[in-house]
Amino acid sequence: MPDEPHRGPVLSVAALRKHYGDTIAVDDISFAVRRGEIVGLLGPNGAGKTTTLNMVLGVLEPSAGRIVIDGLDVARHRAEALATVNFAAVYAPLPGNLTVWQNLRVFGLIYAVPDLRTRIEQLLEQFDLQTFRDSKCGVLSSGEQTRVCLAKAMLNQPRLLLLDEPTASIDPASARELRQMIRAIADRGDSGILWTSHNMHEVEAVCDRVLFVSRGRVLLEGDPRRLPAERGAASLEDLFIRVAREPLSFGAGAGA
Ligand SMILES: Nc1ncnc2c1ncn2[C@@H]1O[C@H](COP(=O)(O)OP(=O)(O)OP(=O)(O)O)[C@@H](O)[C@H]1O
Repeated sequence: MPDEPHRGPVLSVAALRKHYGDTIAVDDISFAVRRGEIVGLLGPNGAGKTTTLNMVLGVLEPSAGRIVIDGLDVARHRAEALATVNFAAVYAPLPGNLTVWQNLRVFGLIYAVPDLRTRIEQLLEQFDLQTFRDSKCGVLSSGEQTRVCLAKAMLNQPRLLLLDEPTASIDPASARELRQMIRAIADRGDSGILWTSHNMHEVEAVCDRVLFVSRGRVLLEGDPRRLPAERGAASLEDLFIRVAREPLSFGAGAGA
């Protein structure tokens, strides 16, 4: 592992493929996520977004292609590369019978976080969770649980943060607050964020760049605030629907 901090992209994915038998879930995807950047991975159900995230997380083995996290090739430096990544998703809640403090402690031990007690206190404050420290996660509201998941995802100060629909099932006020917290994490400039969402208003508000994926391929890439006009669409949502309905008319993929 290099001593000097790596200055290139936090994530670089090249010619990534995944097939399940005859089903091609991810078909030659290439993209990058830079420091300080929030990249939206958009696409209809079944487009290959979760499969892509799972390969970056090391949960799924790619059929082909290369994943480099913070300068480290995941195929050759798996443990070091994955130590700089973290993840939050609504479908991966924390154990409900453990308190907020216990959950953060268990995950902190798994990530071998130095001075764990201090780090947990910082995160409880950052995510406004002090009052819930001794509450069991299972009794918390969806918004509170999402904040705990995010605190857990920040334990190891990841260079790459993967968020799979982080604001799904939470109210608009909590979602806005959460987006501001995530934006602030990116704005510090040390880490990059890959974000999946089906909420195009949210994507416009928070993402610096989006990748439209359909049938396992990247069909469009650009600034979510400029792309609709560039492509003659009334809004990002309108563009999303067009790409999902007519993927062939959007041609070949866009690289990193
Ligand atoms: N374990 C598996 N075995 C076979 N096919 C799979 C498996 N996992 C995913 N697929 C298929 O791969 C394709 C991509 O699925 P994936 O879950 O990555 O899509 P997604 O873009 O995350 O969709 P959603 O928005 O619905 O979560 C789909 O056609 C899906 O049915």
